[in-house]
Amino acid sequence: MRNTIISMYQPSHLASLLPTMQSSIESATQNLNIHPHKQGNDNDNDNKDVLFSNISLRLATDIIGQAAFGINFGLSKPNSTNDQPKNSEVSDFINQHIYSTTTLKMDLSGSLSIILGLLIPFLQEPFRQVLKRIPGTMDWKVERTNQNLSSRLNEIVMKRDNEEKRDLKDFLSLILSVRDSKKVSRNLFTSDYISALAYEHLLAGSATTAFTLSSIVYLVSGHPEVEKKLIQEIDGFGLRDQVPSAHDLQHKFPYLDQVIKESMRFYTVSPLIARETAAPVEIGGYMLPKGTWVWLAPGVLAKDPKNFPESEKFRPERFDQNGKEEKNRHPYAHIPFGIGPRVCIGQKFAMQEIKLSIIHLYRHYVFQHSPKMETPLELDYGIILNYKHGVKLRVIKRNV
Ligand code: HEM
Repeated sequence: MRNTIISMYQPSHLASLLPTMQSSIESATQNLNIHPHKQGNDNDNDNKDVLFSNISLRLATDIIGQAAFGINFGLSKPNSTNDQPKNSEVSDFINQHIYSTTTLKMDLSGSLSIILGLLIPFLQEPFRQVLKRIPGTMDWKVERTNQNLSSRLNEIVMKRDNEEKRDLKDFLSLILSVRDSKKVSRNLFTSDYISALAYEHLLAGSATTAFTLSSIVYLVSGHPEVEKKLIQEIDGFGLRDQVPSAHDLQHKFPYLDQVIKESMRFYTVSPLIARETAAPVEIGGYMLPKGTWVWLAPGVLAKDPKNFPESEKFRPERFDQNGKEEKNRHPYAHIPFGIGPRVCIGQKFAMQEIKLSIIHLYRHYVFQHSPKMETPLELDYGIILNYKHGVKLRVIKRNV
């Protein structure tokens, strides 16, 4: 199964996604447009502040929507909050998804059953069953959202399943076709299972990438020396309308690479990675029997001063390939995409999307922290890291 999915993330397929990604990025960027005559006038500051984390979530959802479902949700269209996609089942579904990712934030700290489960684990499930029936509780909201999401998703899957001819460019069509080709058992690939896989893909690919994109812009805007170097590299690449190829993205932006790595180290979006031992194994002097759950914490590794001196400082140069720090570092010290046979499938996809977005953004704008934003930045620690109040930025159009 993993092999089937991996084929979607091979370099040739990724390169073919470039125009789609670029067009969503250009569309999302229009949401940043400010009137040039308003620059520099403090009375107009409100007009220049944007909730960047929402723009990036919409963008990442649109992009993965096209790769996972072959559907353009249209969330990145300028003022898309008032301009919903035509297909109502899709718009319902995606509104639920945005709601669950921003409002519910995958943060279940408000859920009584979760809090109770931490204190008295065996009472968690019975309490959840009761609380999910009481309107207004977090458990009720989560249950309702999950039900809505899965029924919307089932509709999308069923509709695609009934299509006679499927374009094999997206994930959903690909797995439906693998199932139809009888390479895998129909009993295994039930509609529910396919819906769950497609949703996992959407979730894995949107919130993570959006968070990372927002943290890069947030961190760069707080470090003018980094911003200057980054813009120099981006401007040095070529004309503003020259879209870099997949090859350019991989090889011609070494400083951007460092900025992305350092941002992902600074705010590691997937703080925990789980594994189950397949055989008895000794780790760090502890003998673990078969079937033991082992939790890896890439976010903790990323702050280890042995591998990252002055780890509390944002310093992209620490990832300079020719630098001493990079050469001396343990090869597994920085693993934001995980490691081994279950490493993130979408790593190259995400990197292509992030690089393309950053290049486009800094060709046209620079950013400052909005005074309305809290300092230091407050985070929610859930399955993935999220911003408590979003990333609010002031947008300044570049005069180039
Ligand atoms: C900055 C963006 C991203 C980060 C930081 C990230 C991080 C991760 C991490 C840490 C894992 C667990 C790896 C392990 O267990 O060793 C993972 C798994 C996964 N990711 Fe990503 N991811 C990102 C973007 C994406 C994108 C764009 C997609 C889809 C296009 C995606 C799809 C997946 C899938 C399907 C898995 C499960 C793989 C498996 O269990 O075999 N991710 N990701």
